[in-house]
Amino acid sequence: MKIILLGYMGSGKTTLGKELATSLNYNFLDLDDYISDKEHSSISHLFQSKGEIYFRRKETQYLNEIINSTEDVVIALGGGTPCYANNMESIISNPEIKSFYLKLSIPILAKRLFNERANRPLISHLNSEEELMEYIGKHLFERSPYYSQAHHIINANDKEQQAILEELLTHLI
Ligand SMILES: Nc1ncnc2c1ncn2[C@@H]1O[C@H](COP(=O)(O)OP(=O)(O)O)[C@@H](O)[C@H]1O
Ligand SMILES: O=C(O)C1=C[C@@H](OP(=O)(O)O)[C@@H](O)[C@H](O)C1
Ligand SMILES: [Mg+2]
Repeated sequence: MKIILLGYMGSGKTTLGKELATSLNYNFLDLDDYISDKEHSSISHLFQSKGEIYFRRKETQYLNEIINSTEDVVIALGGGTPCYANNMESIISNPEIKSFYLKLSIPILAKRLFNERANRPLISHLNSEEELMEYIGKHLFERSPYYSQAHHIINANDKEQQAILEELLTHLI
């Protein structure tokens, strides 16, 4: 089985994905790290040097490479992965995949992301938490129709990692 965590930047996909994989004794793959390894570049540098369109093309290519492999794995997507090409369709139409949307409110995402925006090229130029909140509001509105197609929607607002982990596990065992 493959388990996919998706959701906006800062929703905890990478952090929680590692924990979930450990609990299940599965391998863990972070799609951004996979892209960085294959492309020999940080995500920020890739956006800068080759542009977002190139990044999105590679993101789809490597997502398909991973989901067409046979191993049991937990995969943390990038925030934009479900919203480009036919990525969400590839995820929900694959009977071997269970997907989870980690859903958080705009203010919580903004608070979390403000100090971590430097290595997230889409938001690194925003100068205040208010600006970030406005950006996330619009962006999340565009992305929600994709995220909401996940097999399960997990309300992750104000929940400790352990509580979210336990909730994910109830859907898996
Ligand atoms: N349940 C949680 N409660 C509070 N902070 C969290 C939680 N899960 C993750 N974080 C923090 O939020 C930030 C973003 O997490 P990350 O896993 O990188 O998100 P994503 O991969 O979805 O962008 C990190 O600083 C992480 O430690
Ligand atoms: O939302 C997005 O479009 C992006 C999210 C990032 O991943 P995280 O969601 O893990 O920050 C990374 O893929 C890239 O910076 C673009
Ligand atoms: Mg991540």
